[in-house]
Amino acid sequence: MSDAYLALEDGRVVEARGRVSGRTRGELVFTTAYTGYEESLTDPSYEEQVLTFSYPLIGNYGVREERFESDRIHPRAAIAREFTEDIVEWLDDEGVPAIDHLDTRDLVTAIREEGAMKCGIAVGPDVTPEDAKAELANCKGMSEHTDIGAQVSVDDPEVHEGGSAATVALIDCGAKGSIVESLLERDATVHVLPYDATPDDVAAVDPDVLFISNGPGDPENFAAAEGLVDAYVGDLPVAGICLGQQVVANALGGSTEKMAFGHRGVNQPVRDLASGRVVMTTQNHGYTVGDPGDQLTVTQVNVNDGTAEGLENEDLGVITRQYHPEANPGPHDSLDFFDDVLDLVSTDTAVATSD
Ligand SMILES: NC(=O)CC[C@H](N)C(=O)O
Repeated sequence: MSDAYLALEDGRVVEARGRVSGRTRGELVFTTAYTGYEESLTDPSYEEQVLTFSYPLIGNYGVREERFESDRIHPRAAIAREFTEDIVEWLDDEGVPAIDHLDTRDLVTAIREEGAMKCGIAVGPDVTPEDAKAELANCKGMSEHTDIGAQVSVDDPEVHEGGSAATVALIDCGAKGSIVESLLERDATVHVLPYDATPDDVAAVDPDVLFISNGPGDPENFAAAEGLVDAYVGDLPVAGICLGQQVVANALGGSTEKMAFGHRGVNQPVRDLASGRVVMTTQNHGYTVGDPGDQLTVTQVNVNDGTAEGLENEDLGVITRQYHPEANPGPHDSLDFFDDVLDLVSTDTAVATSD
């Protein structure tokens, strides 16, 4: 008898070694990142997912709070071929079930072939395969988490005083901390507003830029953020990262769709169509902008599958990225996105109100 079971939507039940006890469920996804487990586990975009690391040894350089992207672990459970004691201690402190000593190559192959799937996990001395199956039976699909923003957003506005380069209204759909840091480093002041902020809430902070953050789940479930883009596009520059790009596209006549297994890792190649330059990027997404609509132009594409990685409308001052230009933990190739966003403020291309 094993002390850990993973029940998959394809009907299989996989035995594993239990590292942190508990029972849970979520969408089973994998990341190919070989570093950055502290950043991945604290990335709010993993809310309601079960994260499998394809790299076999996770935890080998410890756990440091200064690397965290938020104040807690977001995946509902963690899976690796082998977790170190350091990371097990952290997962245990936060009550996040964890399993190892299973064939993660096989799991990743199944997800690649069959797509991201629901799963159930049961870990502990007395668990049975039926316990994992019972969790699976209660697992919702990602798009069924219709108010997932509430699980990850700030409840009330917060301000991070930086310099006077720009005042940014960052709509927190589950923002990574390093997005705020990247803006502060460039002398901006950042107002972090709840995911369901109204146009009046945005007006109250008198921003120079409307910035929609990354976040978990189906972008179609972020109607309030979409409404903000609709309300302010043309009056303010608009920027977005990951879920932010998807929300901007949905607001401006485009559409999003679910990918088979998504992009999660730190070496996703992206080509800038104007310069031809390819950069390596950090990614974590399971949806993509299938149709950018009439108002947005695709400026960057994923080299592996051609999906939209950057969108723009120069006249309206809109610029977005599907990947994570804040580059935590990954390559720093794309940090200039934040300069480009702040340049929209100084050139003021979009601002119709000429104050
Ligand atoms: N990192 C993100 O913002 C992810 C966006 C969205 N939840 C997706 O999976 O595509």
